[in-house]
Parts: sequence; C-alpha cells; structure tokens
Amino acid sequence: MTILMENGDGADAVAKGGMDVEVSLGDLRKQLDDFAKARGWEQFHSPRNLLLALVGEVGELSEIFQWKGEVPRGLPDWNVSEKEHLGEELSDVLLYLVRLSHMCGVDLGRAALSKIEKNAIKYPVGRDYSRAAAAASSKWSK
Ligand SMILES: Nc1ccn([C@H]2C[C@H](O)[C@@H](COP(=O)(O)OP(=O)(O)OP(=O)(O)O)O2)c(=O)n1
Repeated sequence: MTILMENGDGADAVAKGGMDVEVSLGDLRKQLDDFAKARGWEQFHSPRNLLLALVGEVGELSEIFQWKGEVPRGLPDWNVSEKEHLGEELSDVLLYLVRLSHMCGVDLGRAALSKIEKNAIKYPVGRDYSRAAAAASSKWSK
C-alpha cells in the first residue's frame, strides 16, 4: 500500500504544487526493522510494548489539540513549529502502528484495503447519513 507524504504545509502545499514524496508502508516497515536491529531494540519490540508505546503517542498527539476547542480544517492559524510538532506526533503513531502490525504478522496495507471494502458494504452510498450520530452507529440501519 502506498501513502502520499506531503512536504511542506500539508493540504496547502499540495494545492500550491508542493513536492509529494511517495512512501509505502513496506518502506516504513523495512526502515523500522533496520532502526531496531541497529540498536538492539528488537527485544523490546514485543506486541504489547509496541501497543503501549502507540497509545502513549496517541496521548501526545491528543495533547496538541487539548483545550484548543474546535480547529478549522488545514489548521490555518497554526505556525510552522506547531505543524512540525503535529507531524512528528502523527509520525510516531504511524510508525508504532506499522511496527506493531509487522510484529503481529498482519499485512497492514492489505488489511486496511480489505477494511475499506467492508466499510463500503456496511455503509452503502445513497443512504441518508445527514445525522452524524446515525452514521457512527453500526445498528442504525437495522
Ligand atoms: N524503543 C523505541 C523507542 C523509540 N522508538 C522510535 C519510534 C518513535 O517514532 C520514536 C519515539 O521516540 P520517543 O520515545 O523518544 O518519543 P518522542 O519522540 O515522542 O519524544 P518525547 O516523548 O520526549 O516527546 O522513536 C522505537 O522505535 N523504539
């Protein structure tokens, strides 16, 4: 599975013709493998440890938004340093997720594509999703 990494100001950079770098989950998995091997950290990268590290990073990500109230898409009022910090925490979450999946023997790209297909079946196009609460409930259509 390939994801697009945006250099610069996220969605704005793309709109302004900023450079995109293509990165595959496989690339990240391999780099994380090399990173852990080089430091003798494989012994610490058990599924449970990685899950706890992932949750910790989700906490750090949440702290960035904590007490700010709702923020508009694209975060137009955030400065470069705030966006850089956000990018770092998002990356920590992604990297631990990729590593955790690998250590659990799950092909994350394949699993994600399959889940998107299941989501599309569960939430078919054309239904009334105007009530957000209804769209979030798995029982709403039964
Ligand atoms: N045993 C470890 C420790 C770190 N990392 C990598 C994955 C994360 O991308 C990043 C996390 O590093 P830190 O634990 O230093 O966390 P932060 O970067 O968030 O630093 P801080 O908590 O000081 O803000 O390093 C790793 O793979 N295995």
